[in-house]
Amino acid sequence: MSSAQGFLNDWVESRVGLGSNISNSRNTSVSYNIKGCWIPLTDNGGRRSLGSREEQGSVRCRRDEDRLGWFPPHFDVSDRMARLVASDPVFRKDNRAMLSRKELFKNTLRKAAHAWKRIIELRLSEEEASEMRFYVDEPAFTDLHWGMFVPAIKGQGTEEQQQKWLPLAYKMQIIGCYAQTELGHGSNVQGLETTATFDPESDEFSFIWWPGGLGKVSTHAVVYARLITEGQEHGVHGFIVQLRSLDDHMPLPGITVGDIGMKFGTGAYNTMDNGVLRFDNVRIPRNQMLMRVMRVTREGKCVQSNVPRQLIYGTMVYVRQTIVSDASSALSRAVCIATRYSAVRRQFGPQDGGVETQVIDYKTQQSRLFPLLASAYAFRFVGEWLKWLYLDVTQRLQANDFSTLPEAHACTAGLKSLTTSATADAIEECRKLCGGHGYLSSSGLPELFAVYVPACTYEGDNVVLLLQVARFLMKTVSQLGSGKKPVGTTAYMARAEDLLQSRCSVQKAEDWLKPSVILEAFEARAVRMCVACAQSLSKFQNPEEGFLELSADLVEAAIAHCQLIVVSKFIEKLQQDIPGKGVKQQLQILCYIYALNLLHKHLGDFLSTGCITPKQASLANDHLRSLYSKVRPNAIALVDAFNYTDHFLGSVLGRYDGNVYPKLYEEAWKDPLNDSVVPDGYQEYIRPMLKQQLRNARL
Ligand SMILES: CCCCC/C=C\C/C=C\C/C=C\CCC(=O)SCCNC(=O)CCNC(=O)[C@H](O)C(C)(C)COP(=O)(O)OP(=O)(O)OC[C@H]1O[C@@H](n2cnc3c(N)ncnc32)[C@H](O)[C@@H]1OP(=O)(O)O
Ligand SMILES: Cc1cc2nc3c(=O)[nH]c(=O)nc-3n(C[C@H](O)[C@H](O)[C@H](O)COP(=O)(O)OP(=O)(O)OC[C@H]3O[C@@H](n4cnc5c(N)ncnc54)[C@H](O)[C@@H]3O)c2cc1C
Repeated sequence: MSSAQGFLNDWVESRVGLGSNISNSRNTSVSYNIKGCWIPLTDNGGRRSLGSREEQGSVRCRRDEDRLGWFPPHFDVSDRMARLVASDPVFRKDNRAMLSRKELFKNTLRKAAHAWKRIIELRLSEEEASEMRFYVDEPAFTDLHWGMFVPAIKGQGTEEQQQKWLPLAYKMQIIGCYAQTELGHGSNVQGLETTATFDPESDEFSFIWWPGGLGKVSTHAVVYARLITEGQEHGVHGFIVQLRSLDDHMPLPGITVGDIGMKFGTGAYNTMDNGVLRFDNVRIPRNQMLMRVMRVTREGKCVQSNVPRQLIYGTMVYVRQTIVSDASSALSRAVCIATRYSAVRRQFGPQDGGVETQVIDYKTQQSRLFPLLASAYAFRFVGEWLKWLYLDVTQRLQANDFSTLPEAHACTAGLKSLTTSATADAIEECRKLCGGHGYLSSSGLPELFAVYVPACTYEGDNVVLLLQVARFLMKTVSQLGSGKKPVGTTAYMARAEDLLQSRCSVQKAEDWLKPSVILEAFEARAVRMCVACAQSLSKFQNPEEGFLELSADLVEAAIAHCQLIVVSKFIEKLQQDIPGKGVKQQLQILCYIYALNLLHKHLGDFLSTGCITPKQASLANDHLRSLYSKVRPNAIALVDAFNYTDHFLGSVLGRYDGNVYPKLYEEAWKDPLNDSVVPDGYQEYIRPMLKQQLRNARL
């Protein structure tokens, strides 16, 4: 689709509307009461100094054969949109850290409005528009509108509801958010206190708290509340609620709404108006309950449809899946900065006074940096696979096949948890890898960390999500004896008996180069940890008590299972055809680094479960060291392959041309403190102090 009109129409076509009352004050009456990635390998092994512009041409050779063929159309779109954003002054972001909250927020509104104008003017497709928002690189209400409000209506609304609401949302004639979390309940969705009822009676208050886009912008929200009809509870459901007037943006009667205040970091996520919301006797039409899962009749009777009620959580499954791909983007960005800077930075070196050593050549730097580079690629591949899994489960749901839903939930929950935790840690590690300059705002890393780190919490606290995976795994193990064959990502558990006995065959370091050997070690570790948990659980009379008592071990078992998924998807990817001379070999090296570094970090698991011996662990470590030497020559090319513009990276240390020091100096002078040579406050505070000391000295 290339025309804006066509694009909007296409969305509408490709998809897919009696009084009720909402309140989260419980003293209400009536109805619903709502309470392309490419790797140009370099001959000189990426040892360019990153110091001269002349080198750009040679490194950035964009030959078709050098490009990885994972999703070529995406690469072109992504490249075009990155450059479009980078060249537009409205999307400037280098001044963010200096802006007050109000200025920051208004600037975000300006950017969002400008982006929408450009999307219409340039008749961008859905994919192009989404890429454009990605490269604008600023959390905004639009993330929630497109990322959660629209998917919630698509996933949980009936055909009729979709026809009514989606055209308005697609044209941004209404702006929506996803209002689920309360002040007192986030993880525990079943425990929400907001109710939607025909006949409410209690008088406690609860507030919705956190939703992005809610505080100042959204006109509508999908609000999650416990449905009560005829005095009976029917679980949590989504309700479309208008919050603000479409004429003057004032909150509608019964609605109190505002921003929840500054968050972590100075610029960072403070571009987003996370909000607080209180309902008091708010009435909404009955047909604004999203009714794909359950319908409420005019008489207030509930009619269950044939889809499982877990579909109410479907928006979270969708977003968790996108968060995994986003983890790869955030991680590759940090790694790109740290790798380029590590090639520029020199410390110590020859005693004879020759040039100092590039810090990237230190083995310690490599052993910290290259596993992160490998993880960026690993998360990209597993993100692609997860996208496929999500599409697959969506198609099955349409055909009333709900069999893969539990696995989709476990995979999205587990991989969201694994990849966001690893990425948040990795961004901080990249900051340290850049030494003191990494702590400067102009390195781009502090803001990246502050914006990224809530991903470990939103869309499900990472530990709570791993416990969900553990439940799924314990269920799978308990069914092994019943003849029910595990499928998908748990298929390896069908070989549990063998895996519990197996002995790793590695005798020399190179034996670790066999994918089957690596896979078996990871499978054996995961199965042994799961079975051990299941055995411990079986000793408890009350399984829920046992689950609570053993939860730390269960989380470890879930991590082992999720790491196995990432390793196996990386290995699977390498079985495909990968164009570009030498590209596959480089990816193979990264794959081994990813797996063997995990093995090294979680050695306790592998040794205590007897999957490998101490000797084999030591051979793996020897091998890992040799792999770092193989990555080193292409490290710069491997990060250039992410194809990030300097605008998007937003980092003086990660500049493409490597011109770091002059630019750091230039940036320093831009700080408002340097506007005057003598600072404000000198007369009031510094001078009197100095004079005082002078007087004292004279005395
Ligand atoms: C296009 C670009 C888009 C970009 C993305 C856009 C935005 C993203 C960017 C930024 C994000 C910003 C903000 C984030 C927004 C939010 O944070 S929204 C709020 C999200 N809320 C949560 O994350 C709440 C977390 N809690 C839960 O998910 C669940 O309550 C729980 C922790 C999973 C607990 O579930 P449980 O207590 O088991 O619940 P329940 O008893 O209801 O479950 C019964 C069975 O259902 C299974 N299940 C649970 N969840 C799901 C699911 N999602 N899908 C399928 N199945 C699910 C559960 O395992 C139980 O199964 P059994 O077989 O019966 O055991
Ligand atoms: C930046 C940001 C944006 C957000 N955007 C939105 C939004 O748009 N819409 C929305 O509805 N919500 C939003 N949220 C809310 C978010 O989804 C919740 O904060 C999240 O689901 C975590 O829930 P919680 O805050 O209740 O954490 P809690 O559950 O209170 O977690 C606190 C601690 O308790 C632990 N814990 C909790 N339960 C268990 C358990 N059963 N077993 C073991 N440990 C446990 C956790 O591991 C954690 O360490 C946002 C949050 C943030 C930070």
